[in-house]
Order: sequence, then C-alpha cells, then structure tokens
Amino acid sequence: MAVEIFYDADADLGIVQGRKVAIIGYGSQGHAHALSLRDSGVDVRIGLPENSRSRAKAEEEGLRVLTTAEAAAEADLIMILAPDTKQRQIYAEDIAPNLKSGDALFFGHGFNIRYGLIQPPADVDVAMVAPKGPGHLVRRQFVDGKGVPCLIAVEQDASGNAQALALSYAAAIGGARAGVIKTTFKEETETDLFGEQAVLCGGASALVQTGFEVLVEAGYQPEIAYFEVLHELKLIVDLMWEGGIAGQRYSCSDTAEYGDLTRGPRVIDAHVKESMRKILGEIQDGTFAKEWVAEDEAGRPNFTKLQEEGNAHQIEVVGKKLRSLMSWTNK
Ligand SMILES: NC(=O)C1=CN([C@@H]2O[C@H](COP(=O)(O)OP(=O)(O)OC[C@H]3O[C@@H](n4cnc5c(N)ncnc54)[C@H](OP(=O)(O)O)[C@@H]3O)[C@@H](O)[C@H]2O)C=CC1
Ligand SMILES: CC[C@](O)(C(C)=O)C(=O)O
Repeated sequence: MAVEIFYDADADLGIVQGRKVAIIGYGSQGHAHALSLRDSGVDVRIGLPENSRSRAKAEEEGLRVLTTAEAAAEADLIMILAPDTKQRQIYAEDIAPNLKSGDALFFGHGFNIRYGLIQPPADVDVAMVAPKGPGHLVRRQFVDGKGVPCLIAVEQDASGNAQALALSYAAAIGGARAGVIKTTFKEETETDLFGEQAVLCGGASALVQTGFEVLVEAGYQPEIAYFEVLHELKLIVDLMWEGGIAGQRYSCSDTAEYGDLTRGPRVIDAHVKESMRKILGEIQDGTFAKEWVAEDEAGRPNFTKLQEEGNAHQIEVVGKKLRSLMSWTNK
C-alpha cells in the first residue's frame, strides 16, 4: 500500500461541521475529541451511562451529556471511545437499536471491527480516526496549536463520502496539522497492539524495570538508578523524537554512543526479536484478542494482580518521592 498522507489543506472541515456528533465515552480520548471538535465548531454531545464517573467532568466543561442510547439516537456520526472490551455490549444494547441508515459509525482503534466483535449493518459508514498518541496529549497539542498524527481508515463506505468525513474529523481534532495517514482497520489494529505491547508500553516498561533492578541488586542507590534509567529516558526519547536515533547520538557523548552501538544489540538481541515476532503472531492470529476479551469477561483477575504488583514495585515508590521533590512539580 503506497503511503497517502493528508494535511489541513486536503481536509474540508465543513463536512464534520455539518454533522451531529456523539462521542461515546469521556476518558483519555473521549475528552480530547469532544473538546477539540467543539473548538472546531462541531455540534457535539456525549454519551455515558447514568452512573458514569466521567459525567461530572464532561458537564464541568459545559458539554451536553446524554445516555449512550440517547446520544446515538440524536447523532448522525457516532464515535465510540469507550474501553475496547466494553464496546461490543455498548454497540449491541445502546447503539445498534438507534442506528439510522446514512449514519456514520467511527472508532478510535480498530479492535472490535478487526476481530469481528461488532458487525455493523451495510447502510452505515464505518470508519476510524486513530490518533497516534495518548488522549491527554492529543488535547494538549491541539490547544497549543499543534497536533498528534492520526490514522484514518474506511471499513464500509455506504455514503461514498466516508474517507472525506474521516479526514474532516481528523482535521477537527488537530491531526491534519501533523499528518493523517490512510490505513486499514487490520493494519492499524495489528501495528497499534504490537507497538504498545512490544515497544511503547510493554517493552519500554520492562526494559526500565529490569535496568533498575540490575542496578539496585548490584548495591547502587535506588534514587540514582531511578534517575539513570527512568527520568533520563524521557530526555533521551525527546532527542529521538526531535532528530531520530541519529539526533540522540549527536547530543550524547561518544562514550555513550560507542556503548550504545556495541552493547544495545546485546540487550535487544535475536531472542528479543524472536519474542517480538511471536507477540506479533499472537496479534495477527487473534490469540491476544481472545485472551484479553476472556480476561475481561472473567473480571480481570490476572490483569488486576499484575497491575497491583507493578504499582508496588520499588521504582514506583522511589519515583513518587523524587518527583514530589522536584521544584516545578505541583505538590
Ligand atoms: N488512551 C489512548 O490515548 C488511546 C486510546 N485509543 C482507543 O480509544 C478508545 C477509548 O480508550 P480510552 O480513551 O483509553 O478509554 P478510557 O478508559 O480513558 O475512557 C473510557 C470512557 O468510556 C466510558 N464508558 C465506560 N463504559 C461505558 C458505556 N457503557 N457507555 C459509554 N461510555 C462508557 C468511561 O466512563 P467511566 O468514567 O464511567 O468509566 C470513560 O469515560 C479505545 O478504543 C482505545 O483503544 C486509541 C488511541 C490512544
Ligand atoms: C501506546 C498506547 C496506545 O496505543 C496509544 C496512546 O496510542 C493506547 O492504546 O493507549
């Protein structure tokens, strides 16, 4: 697939400004989309359960909050930004009964379509606008006049205009300031799951925790280990973000660069690459999706146990103390 990248000049904001948009969920992504769409002149309402903890936050921002079913019935563009594991039930109970021919059903991640958990009727557009960044930064960048790159995809083009609508929506949340790339639900879902498991969240967290443990177990002070492997990592990643890996190497010493070039591949060796390939395979053949849906249905016992263990790790205790002592933090 040859890359197609779109910018603000390619998008017609008027298309999404002409729609009635329901944002289902008001968490990390939901609040960012809703507030930025509103700032872009779009008619937005929020859909949440009566007992949702997010209701107060949306109402404090002056947004109109309805039940999920009411919001879906009123809107002609429904963006589902609830947790992936909850979307199938939300769709079946609250959205499907209120879908009208000609509506557009949007997703911020392709999980439920890619794995066949939601099967919309043929007479609605099914599209995706997936920002490539955490929702709080999607909003922060928009407010700062910047944007987080977005992926768009069309699964079903009932109107013949689904791609232009998705691009218009992406522009309204700031994505087209940075670049909007056309993809498929399959490519977005598989690369996104791989990225968060192997590199961005799973890989990076395990790398940092393991590096911290090696230093502390060898008798070094936990505070120094924290600054070395966690705090400084952000500064190094900022350099990568600005100028690529070459940019990072330019700003570091040649001693660091020699260690990077000769020792890095010993840490991330052929076994790690093989593990990454295995993880990708489990995403592609649906093993991970099946496991995650079953874990959620069982009340998340393993997830909760691992989450508690992670939160109790010494690096969290030391980090909390050190961050609270930084002069610029809000105590
Ligand atoms: N987090 C991110 O930055 C990214 C997320 N995505 C995708 O965006 C989607 C949303 O994820 P994220 O923003 O992290 O989710 P969050 O967990 O941050 O927020 C979920 C929201 O959905 C609400 N919710 C829960 N149940 C229902 C329901 N039955 N009906 C309506 N709303 C409900 C929650 O309310 P309550 O407060 O009551 O729990 C909350 O407001 C997912 O598809 C995810 O994969 C894509 C890119 C990045
Ligand atoms: C890296 C995690 C992410 O995929 C993201 C912020 O893009 C997510 O789903 O939260």
